[in-house]
Amino acid sequence: MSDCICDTESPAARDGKRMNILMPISAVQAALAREAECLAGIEKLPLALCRGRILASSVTAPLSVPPRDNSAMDGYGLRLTDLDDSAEFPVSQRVPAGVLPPALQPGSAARIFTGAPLPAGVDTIVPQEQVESVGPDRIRINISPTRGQNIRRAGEDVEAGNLLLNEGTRLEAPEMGLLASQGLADINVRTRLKVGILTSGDEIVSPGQELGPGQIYNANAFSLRGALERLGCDVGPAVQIPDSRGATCLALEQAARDHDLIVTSGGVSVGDEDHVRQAIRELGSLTLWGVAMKPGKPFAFGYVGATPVLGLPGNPMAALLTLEVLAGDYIRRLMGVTVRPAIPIRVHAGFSRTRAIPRQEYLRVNLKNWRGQWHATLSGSQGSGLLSVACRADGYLIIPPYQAIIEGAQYEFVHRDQLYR
Ligand SMILES: Nc1nc2c(c(=O)[nH]1)N[C@H]1C(S)=C(S)[C@@H](COP(=O)(O)OP(=O)(O)OC[C@H]3O[C@@H](n4cnc5c(N)ncnc54)[C@H](O)[C@@H]3O)O[C@H]1N2
Ligand code: MOO
Repeated sequence: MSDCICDTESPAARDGKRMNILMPISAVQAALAREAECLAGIEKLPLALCRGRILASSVTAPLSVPPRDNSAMDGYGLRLTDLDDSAEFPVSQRVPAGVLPPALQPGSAARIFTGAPLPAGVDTIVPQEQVESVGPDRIRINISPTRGQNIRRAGEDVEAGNLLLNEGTRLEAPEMGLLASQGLADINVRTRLKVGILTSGDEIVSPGQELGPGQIYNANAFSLRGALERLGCDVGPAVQIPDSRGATCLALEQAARDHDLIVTSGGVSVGDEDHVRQAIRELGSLTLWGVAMKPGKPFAFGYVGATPVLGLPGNPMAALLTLEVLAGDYIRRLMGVTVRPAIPIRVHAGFSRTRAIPRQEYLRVNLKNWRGQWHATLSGSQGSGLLSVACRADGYLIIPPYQAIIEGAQYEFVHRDQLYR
């Protein structure tokens, strides 16, 4: 396998007992892209409920916006050539927004307000600050305006008949405003992808319950819910599975019946108590396992029957990062999103490290601006169990495999929010 990386840093590999073969992140993402097809249906929703939804069909503009040439300023409308004769004008009409004015009387000016349609004959708007009142309904223009100034042209925003928004667009603030500006009240959007979360491990207890000896609270059920909901998925109640093959199979089968996608956490590494990977194999197929990513190495992907399963590692930071970084675009595709690549930003490392590892690392960092350039400093210790560090980080600094970190050199940075585009 030419595109695989040997995990020579694992203790087992160092002992020469076993060598994990890890796929590069790009190969995992490409494999997931090949597997991905939209699983979401279509529903019509009132526009007010569409924030975060995905457009299910492209929209053609029914209207031109603005519908007519109109004023961009509160002021006076005139025909520019009339200024050749005199700087003084009688004010012949008053045009508020929302009326259709008569044509301009030659040699006069129209009092006009922002958004009001231009009377025929007006080709220039002079803001009121540049106009002097020289008598009742009489003004003087004290500057030399240019023809066409302060006029918003009909169709300047959108021309009727043109493509307004493409299928697969996520509807956020500007898109909602744009659809409203076209008078569209009900929109065809994708139904929300139904996702089931299964968390594994006998030590895991739900918040609100008493902790027994050796037990910890279920962080992943909530961090993964947060990420999936922010992507726009419909997340059912998380199910906690005990460490047994039978219970794991049962939970996976049930989840596959009720959901479009299953997300599991834990149980994908090599320990005797790690049953998720084997259960996926038994109930369907395990397509991918092992990625050259830190944190996140034991990421798995497969199917239970026809339902896809993202098998995320149990370590909280590894679970969240693999969902965001490896599986983000895959989930978007299942949802019907037309995937746009994250905007790459390069920043300077504000620290160095001689040790290089064979996995691509995602370091939790904060950015500081120093003399006009952005520098990344570690937000804290980088253990893959540590969520507190991620909470105070601005995002992730990406260190390619086998690279040391050189202070001042540039590396790719991805802002946390970019992962939810
Ligand atoms: N011998 C080896 N051991 C491990 C390897 C390896 O290659 N060889 N890989 C390590 C790496 S890297 C990771 S990541 C973890 C992932 O293992 P699993 O996916 O099987 O996860 P678990 O063992 O079930 O749990 C790991 C860790 O995370 C805690 N955890 C699990 N679920 C939750 C949850 N819902 N909320 C909060 N914390 C959770 C769990 O208690 C463990 O501490 O394997 C390494 N081991
Ligand atoms: O792959 Mo893991 O490095 O502990 O998250």
